[in-house]
Amino acid sequence: MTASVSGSPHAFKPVAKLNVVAFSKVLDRDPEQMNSLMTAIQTVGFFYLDISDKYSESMLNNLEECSSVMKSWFSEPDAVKNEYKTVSMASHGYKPIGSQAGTHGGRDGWEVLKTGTLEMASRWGLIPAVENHYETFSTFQRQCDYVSRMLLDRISHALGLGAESSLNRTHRGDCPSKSAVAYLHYIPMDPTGGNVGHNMHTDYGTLTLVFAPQWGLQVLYPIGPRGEDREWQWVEPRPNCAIVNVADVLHFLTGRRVISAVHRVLPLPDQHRYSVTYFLRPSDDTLMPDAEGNLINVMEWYTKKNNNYEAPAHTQDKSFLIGGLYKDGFGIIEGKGANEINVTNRTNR
Ligand SMILES: O=C(O)CCC(=O)C(=O)O
Ligand SMILES: [Fe+2]
Repeated sequence: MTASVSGSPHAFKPVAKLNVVAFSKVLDRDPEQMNSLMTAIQTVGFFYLDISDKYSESMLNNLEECSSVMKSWFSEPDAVKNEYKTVSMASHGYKPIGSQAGTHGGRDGWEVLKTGTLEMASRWGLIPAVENHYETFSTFQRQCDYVSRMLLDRISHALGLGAESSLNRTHRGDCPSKSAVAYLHYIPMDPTGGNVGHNMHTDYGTLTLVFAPQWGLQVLYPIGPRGEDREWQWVEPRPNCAIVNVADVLHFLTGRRVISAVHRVLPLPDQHRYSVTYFLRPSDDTLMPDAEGNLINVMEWYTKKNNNYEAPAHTQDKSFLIGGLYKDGFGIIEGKGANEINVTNRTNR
């Protein structure tokens, strides 16, 4: 099976140049591929993971089936979806459109259903659509967990973090974590600007796998002779690849040796957009040094970030929104205008 991509490439410029890393070779610790992976996470924080090998085929097939089940679930009435509504701190349940700030000063234009990895394994609190296809959904989630854990192990090894300091130790499989699959749906561009896109952010966990067959995702890409400036660039959808990005906890746990990449999603003018992500996150009891160097529990970090996501755009602490990672320098907070979309008659909410 070939995972398809769609959308006109001509409307989306500039396109981010991202390294392509073959998963099958990372498994074997191939030096060239590991070099490409490590360069990517130390400079941009984003890369493509090529999963076109025959062992990953079943994962792509499961992805296709889960995506199609979720696409029809998103067309259910709000009352049905809201039965599974959770507060955003939960790594499980439904978040309706508009509960966070959007990209253009109003509220967001996306909804999501999350299935926590622990909840999926325990068959707890699943929506009927997932229950009815449990084998496929749970296998897909385990496959995502496998891929992201293998990446973490190889990164840990490449950074020289062995034995006691191995990153595997803070990502135990035998205790709770906020690891989850997220099934996302973006409404088309709202011309009034009321509900637009997925605001700029860094992910708060460890590593994220993104399966996005349509355009819309943008990364704040380093430019200039020494990468000292940043601009919004489009992440091109590529068949049989996952997009991988580094998140905050990996940045902090590695002593800031890898970049937690700022990204956002702009809606398509006239199409619904669907994507699937896997968030690998540390065990809930993990301690790490935060942006100020204070040792905090990862749950405190999640709470602080979430409160910011949900606040009205004008009251958000933007440096914190993007992980507290880029306090000064960069001048990136609004980013340079890479293909901004036009919003007219924006309503303030
Ligand atoms: O939908 C996408 O392409 C990315 C979503 C994302 O960045 C997130 O959920 O954290
Ligand atoms: Fe994200």
